[in-house]
Amino acid sequence: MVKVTILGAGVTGLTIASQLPADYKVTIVGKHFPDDPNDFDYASHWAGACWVGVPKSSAHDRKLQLDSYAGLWNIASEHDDAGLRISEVTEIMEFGSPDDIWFKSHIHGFRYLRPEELPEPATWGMTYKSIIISPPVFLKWLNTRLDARGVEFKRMIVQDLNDLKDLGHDILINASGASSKHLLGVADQTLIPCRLQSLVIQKDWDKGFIYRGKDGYYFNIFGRPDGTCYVGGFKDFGVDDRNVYDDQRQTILTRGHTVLPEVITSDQPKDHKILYDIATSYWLRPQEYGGARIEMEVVGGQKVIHAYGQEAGGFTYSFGMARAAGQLVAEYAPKLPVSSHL
Ligand SMILES: Cc1cc2nc3c(=O)[nH]c(=O)nc-3n(C[C@H](O)[C@H](O)[C@H](O)COP(=O)(O)OP(=O)(O)OC[C@H]3O[C@@H](n4cnc5c(N)ncnc54)[C@H](O)[C@@H]3O)c2cc1C
Repeated sequence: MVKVTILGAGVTGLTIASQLPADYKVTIVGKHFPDDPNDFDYASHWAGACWVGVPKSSAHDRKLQLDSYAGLWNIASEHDDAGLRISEVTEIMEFGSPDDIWFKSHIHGFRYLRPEELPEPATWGMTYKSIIISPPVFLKWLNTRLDARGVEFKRMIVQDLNDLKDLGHDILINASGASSKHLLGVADQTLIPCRLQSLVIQKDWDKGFIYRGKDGYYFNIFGRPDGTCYVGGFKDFGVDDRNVYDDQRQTILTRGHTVLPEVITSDQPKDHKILYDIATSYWLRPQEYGGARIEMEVVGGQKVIHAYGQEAGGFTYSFGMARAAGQLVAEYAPKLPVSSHL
């Protein structure tokens, strides 16, 4: 039997497990699992989350994003309990070019906004159907289904990919997210953090909205299927500061109340039921260093498939990375000794 170990039980590791053949022996190893209390080192718990296409992506990253869009879309269409919902998302822009939107003919319900739909001083905008996710619900849903399929979950903290050798797998998949920066055997110094300060409020709303202004003016809100809204406003590349700043919280609400007053009806924190208020980071590999890393490497004698560094985030790339990892496993499995297939 082909044995695969996946290091990481975030959205990357869980979706990869979902794409491996049912007759493989799959073990997911990690420090954090979906049922655990929230921890800042488990990025998947904190995500918005929405599929948001990245305008200037390489052909490689475009495919990963589109495969993920299709995977998330299918689950949202077929499973009411998965924590996903197909939603209308609107993006308003004060910079950039509509010509950079390579995904416009690949996703559902896309159109550019008409000039009369744009608030001042926006120069262009677009609306399309995307998938908005309640991460805690989706992660648990994946966990339960994998468990039912016989995937084994093993809690373990590793310092080095070599620590996993004794598990006796044929292939190891590294889906350790931010840890790939320091984990021995990977130590990818091209990874950079993206700090996000955001709030989650109790509010039923079924759309998504992003405003990208000049000089770093940013606001986003995703109405999640669990009756909460993720509200963000600070996105700092290269920064990993986990302090929550009162002035940033206030700015997020002021921006929201300015650009979307029908939803953010007040700029005062006391007028919202704030469930949590955080600043945390996820780590990505910039496009100039190759973008999302999905490739095979032999590390200390182990056949390792790396799967990390997704730019817009692990949900936007989830099933794309998972499919690509599954294809690498399928390419490699026939080369394994005959005994691996018994
Ligand atoms: C506030 C916020 C909002 C976001 N919004 C979005 C969004 O709207 N859309 C989107 O696509 N993305 C979004 N993201 C990004 C997204 O959350 C991450 O890209 C994604 O969750 C990364 O998933 P992952 O599975 O690769 O890593 P993680 O979720 O961090 O999981 C890593 C796994 O590896 C395990 N692990 C790591 N190191 C070790 C070790 N040494 N030993 C044992 N186990 C280890 C961990 O325990 C965990 O199980 C957002 C992120 C944040 C912080």
